[in-house]
Amino acid sequence: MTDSNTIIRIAAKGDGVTADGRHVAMAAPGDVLLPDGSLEHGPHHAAPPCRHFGTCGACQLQHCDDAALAEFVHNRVAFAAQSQELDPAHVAAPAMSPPHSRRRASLRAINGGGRPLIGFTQAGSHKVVDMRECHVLHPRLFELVRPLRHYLAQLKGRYAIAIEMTLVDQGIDLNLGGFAPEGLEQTETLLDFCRDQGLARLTLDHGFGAESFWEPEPVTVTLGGYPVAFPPGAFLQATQHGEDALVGAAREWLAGCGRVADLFAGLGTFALALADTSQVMAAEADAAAINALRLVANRSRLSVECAHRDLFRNPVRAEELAGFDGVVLDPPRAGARTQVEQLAASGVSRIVYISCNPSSWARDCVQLKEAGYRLQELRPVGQFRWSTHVELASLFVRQA
Ligand SMILES: C[S@@+](CC[C@H](N)C(=O)[O-])C[C@H]1O[C@@H](n2cnc3c(N)ncnc32)[C@H](O)[C@@H]1O
Repeated sequence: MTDSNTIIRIAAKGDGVTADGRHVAMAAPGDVLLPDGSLEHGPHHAAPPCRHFGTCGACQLQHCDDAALAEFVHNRVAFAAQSQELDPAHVAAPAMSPPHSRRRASLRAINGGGRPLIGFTQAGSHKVVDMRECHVLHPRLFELVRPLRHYLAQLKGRYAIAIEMTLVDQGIDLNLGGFAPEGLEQTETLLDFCRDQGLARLTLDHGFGAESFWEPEPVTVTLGGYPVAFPPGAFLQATQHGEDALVGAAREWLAGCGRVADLFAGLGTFALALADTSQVMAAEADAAAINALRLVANRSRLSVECAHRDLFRNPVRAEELAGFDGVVLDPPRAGARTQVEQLAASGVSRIVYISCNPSSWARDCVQLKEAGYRLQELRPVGQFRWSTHVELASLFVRQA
């Protein structure tokens, strides 16, 4: 029998929870809470690999071993399904992205008493953790931090720069928000920095949108084998591993569907992967993203029809879905309540719902269950290793 002081699970925000329901920071399943409040480490308590763990806001779970991490990701998704009685027929083992695989990141740089500090912020704060190592970032992104720190060392006074880094086909796409070089000298050293680092692109955003400062050749990301123009700030799945897991699920579950709708399509992560086997209708609210998808679809003569559409205000209606055999949707964190309402009322036989928020997903999917869809498959996905951010792929099948 489990002792009431034993940690039995990790809660959604990363605390360990004892068998009698107390929350304990930095505790892994199997640890035991001692009477003096300290922890006796159990078999799933790992030595955190990073010196910044505990202060850096990017990771909450480095004290958990791989088995405990996978269990956390599984439980988050399974509990969300359970909370709405979705009762999945099959739950797959979580697809966990490996260390050093994150291909996009939002960092921050500030002047820390005369020298630049660059890194993720602390949890719930604007304080910057000056990053000296990182176990989640792709090494190519991490390698840029040191030269960037060196470049920023010439700046005087207060600054707070929002740094967006994405690994694209040509190298690193960097956006600096809230920064513009002052004068010829800073501009020239910034150009030298871009050249020396072999940046794919540098955009600067001082409040009016990202402006290209350096882009020796057009920046692309390859999706489904097709290079798609990558608009500054566009969405890309956090790791290649995660993208492969999500796309693999969609391809497998929608195999044999003649006509498929890809809703919240972004640059076409799913549409382009499905286009060799299905006719695809892709809908997306971001004009730059859907235009980039349209361009590559036209150029490569793919059967992908693109619609620029706000699916919150103007969801694809049930009548419009007549003739579609399958739908994949991958909405933002808020979910897609009104769109799912229309899906529930449609006759579409297979719905693949990809989500980065198990709670909004479960809430939305109640509508599918009530309309006669069955949750056939559930695949938890841990793209944000060591964080509490969990994703999933799910397949709903209309019951006859
Ligand atoms: C999680 S991303 C998924 C993108 C794409 N499926 C992928 O995997 O790369 C969510 C997408 O929803 C889009 N989006 C957000 N609000 C929207 C809305 N109201 N209508 C349509 N698309 C929206 C975003 O621009 C973004 O491309």
